[in-house]
Amino acid sequence: MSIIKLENLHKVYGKDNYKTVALKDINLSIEDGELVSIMGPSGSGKSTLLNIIGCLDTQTKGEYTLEGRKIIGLSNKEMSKIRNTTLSFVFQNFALLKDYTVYENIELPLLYRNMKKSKKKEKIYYYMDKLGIRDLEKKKPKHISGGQQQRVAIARALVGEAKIILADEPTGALDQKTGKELLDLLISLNTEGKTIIIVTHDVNVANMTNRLIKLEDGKIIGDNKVINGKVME
Ligand SMILES: Nc1ncnc2c1ncn2[C@@H]1O[C@H](COP(=O)(O)OP(=O)(O)OP(=O)(O)O)[C@@H](O)[C@H]1O
Repeated sequence: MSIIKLENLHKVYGKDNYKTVALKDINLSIEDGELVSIMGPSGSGKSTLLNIIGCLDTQTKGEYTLEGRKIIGLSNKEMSKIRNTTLSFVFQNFALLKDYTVYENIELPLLYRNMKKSKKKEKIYYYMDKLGIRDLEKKKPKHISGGQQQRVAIARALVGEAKIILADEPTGALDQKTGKELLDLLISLNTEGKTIIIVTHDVNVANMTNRLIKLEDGKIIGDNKVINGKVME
């Protein structure tokens, strides 16, 4: 069974003279454990697609099925529950809570989980170590650099260990070394079984995934396997 299935999906913003058709007749199935990249020119619909997959927005027409469950007509509460349990977001505009320490920010997705404090701590330190931010744990966001803030946001996204990780230009604002480390981390999480979808402008990032979906003008114009860094046309 596909973990994500989109059928004849359309997304229209606005109406009448102000209408923008952002997605047209999207048909896409993603299997559990895939590592997928999405590329396309600016305005082609990548973020719209990721937002719908991430239950941050809903389609205008067509069907979205996530883990066998149809995502339409759900209440805000149900949508937010799905977002908190099934999906992790690594997005560029990473809002950290300014009055919370780095540790507390990363802890947020775990607050309402039924998990022992010691187990939470172990997970938080694990991702802090992976992202090289352990020594910042007691600092507030305004006392660390932009790149460090982004790494805190990434740790916060990953600590919930959701099944599906959605990343929108995850390496865009990072220096090359940190960007590479983040990609390696995403790939290792994929090896552990997570389904990962990365929107990127960077062909080198796409080449590290297993499947490349190309969007243009709201439509899928390519869907190819990537093997050993090569797109199979
Ligand atoms: N909230 C919105 N209201 C109206 N139109 C929107 C909205 N969000 C996106 N659009 C339009 O929908 C189309 C697809 O936008 P989207 O942001 O999904 O593209 P994208 O491929 O992610 O672009 P980029 O690479 O520049 O981020 C564009 O024409 C955009 O102007």
